[in-house]
Order: sequence, then C-alpha cells, then structure tokens
Amino acid sequence: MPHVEQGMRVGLFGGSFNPPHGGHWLVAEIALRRLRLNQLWWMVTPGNPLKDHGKLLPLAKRIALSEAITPDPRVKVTAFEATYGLRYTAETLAVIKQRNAGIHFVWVMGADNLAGFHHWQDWQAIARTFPIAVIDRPGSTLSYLSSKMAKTFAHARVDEDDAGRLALMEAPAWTFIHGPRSLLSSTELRSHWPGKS
Ligand SMILES: Nc1ncnc2c1ncn2[C@@H]1O[C@H](COP(=O)(O)OP(=O)(O)OP(=O)(O)O)[C@@H](O)[C@H]1O
Ligand SMILES: O=C(O)c1ccc[n+]([C@@H]2O[C@H](COP(=O)([O-])O)[C@@H](O)[C@H]2O)c1
Repeated sequence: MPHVEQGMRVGLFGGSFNPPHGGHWLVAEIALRRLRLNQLWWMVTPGNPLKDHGKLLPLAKRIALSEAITPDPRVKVTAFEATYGLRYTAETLAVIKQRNAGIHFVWVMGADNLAGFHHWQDWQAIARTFPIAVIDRPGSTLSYLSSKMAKTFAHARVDEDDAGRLALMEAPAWTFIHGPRSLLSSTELRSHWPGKS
C-alpha cells in the first residue's frame, strides 16, 4: 500500500485498466481537484469479479501502461490487492480501513459502475465503509437517479458543491460529479487489437 501521512485525503480508484486510457486520467484529475485529494491510489485490480478474465492483459503490463499515463506525482499506481490476495472491493476497503487509521478515504468510480453497483459483493457494506464519489460518464449520466444504490442511499447523497468536504464525512455519503466527460473506453480500444475484443 502507498505511504500516507496522518490527516491526508486519499481517493481510491480501482479498475481493470485493460488498457488504461485518457478517460481514466480525466477521472483521476477530476477527483484530485473536486475532492481536494492529497493522493489518489490507482488500484490495478487482479480482475473484476464480475468480468471475464480471458482478455485481461497481464497485471504487470496494466501497471506499466498505467504508470505511463499518470504524470501527476499524487497518483500512486498500485496492485496491492493482488499481493494481498484480495478479490472483492468490500474486502479491500476493510483492509485499507484497518491499516490506515486517521486517513480520509473516498472510493472513486465512473457512473457506469454506479448503475451496476448493487451487483457487487457486500455493496451496502462498501457504501458504509468510505464515502463514494461517482464521476459522470457518457451513457450513464442518469444513474444517479435510477440506480439501486442511488435509491437505497438517497438520504446520504451530498451536493456536488460540497465534494471538497466529502472525504471528511462519515459514510454513508456519496456525490455525483458532473464536468468534462470522455467517450473513451477500454472495450473500444481492445476492439482494435488483433484477435481481441
Ligand atoms: N470514459 C470514462 N469516463 C468516466 N469514467 C470512466 C471512463 N472510463 C472508465 N471509467 C471508470 O474508470 C474505472 C475503471 O474502468 P475500467 O478499467 O473498467 O475501464 P472501461 O473503459 O470501463 O473498461 P471496459 O470497457 O473494459 O469495461 C471505473 O470506475 C469506470 O467507471
Ligand atoms: O467487489 C466486487 O464485487 C466488484 C465488482 C465489480 C467491480 N469491482 C471493482 O470495481 C473497480 C472497477 O472495475 P472495472 O472492471 O469497472 O474497472 C475494480 O477495482 C474492481 O475490482 C468490484
């Protein structure tokens, strides 16, 4: 796990990054700025439990590509989930919380993941562990209204004008951040790979 200092605000941005692209970098930039983060952990997952792993680039390759597109020193590319044998985000967040007292974490994800969040293992526990920032993504803009997570935790929704304080709030607390959007996706990029989709 990256080194952190007491009182820091740290974003947790998990992803397959297969491959990483400018849309991911845009999310990172928006999260750093709007959430007033000191760090953002770019957590390259060993494999999304809900996705087919057959087309996954090797972890080392996804880490190297991620490092190549993240010029900001506040972004820490890490794959400690693989090192610790963690598969589910709920487990990962529990371990992070237990090992990092006094640090203010926020889970960061794109709006497409908000739409399907209720399929994640122990999703309600995730929402009760750390605040969540959802970054808008083309095609999923309305997930803040329609998703099961948004409805279940409607009482915990925070206005995006207060996003700068989200990391300091008690979970459950979540916000939906509008702003510049990117149409980039790993699926689309993989469609140009020979023999891949
Ligand atoms: N263009 C984008 N705009 C906003 N969020 C994005 C964008 N691309 C990816 N994300 C978010 O980044 C995180 C990691 O995404 P992931 O690595 O699965 O990329 P992806 O492009 O969605 O990949 P795939 O097409 O293989 O599903 C997720 O939280 C996802 O919602
Ligand atoms: O824990 C789960 O059940 C779960 C289900 C789907 C996705 N995730 C996590 O969500 C993050 C984004 O995944 P992805 O594939 O959309 O980049 C990544 O850290 C995954 O491990 C986690």
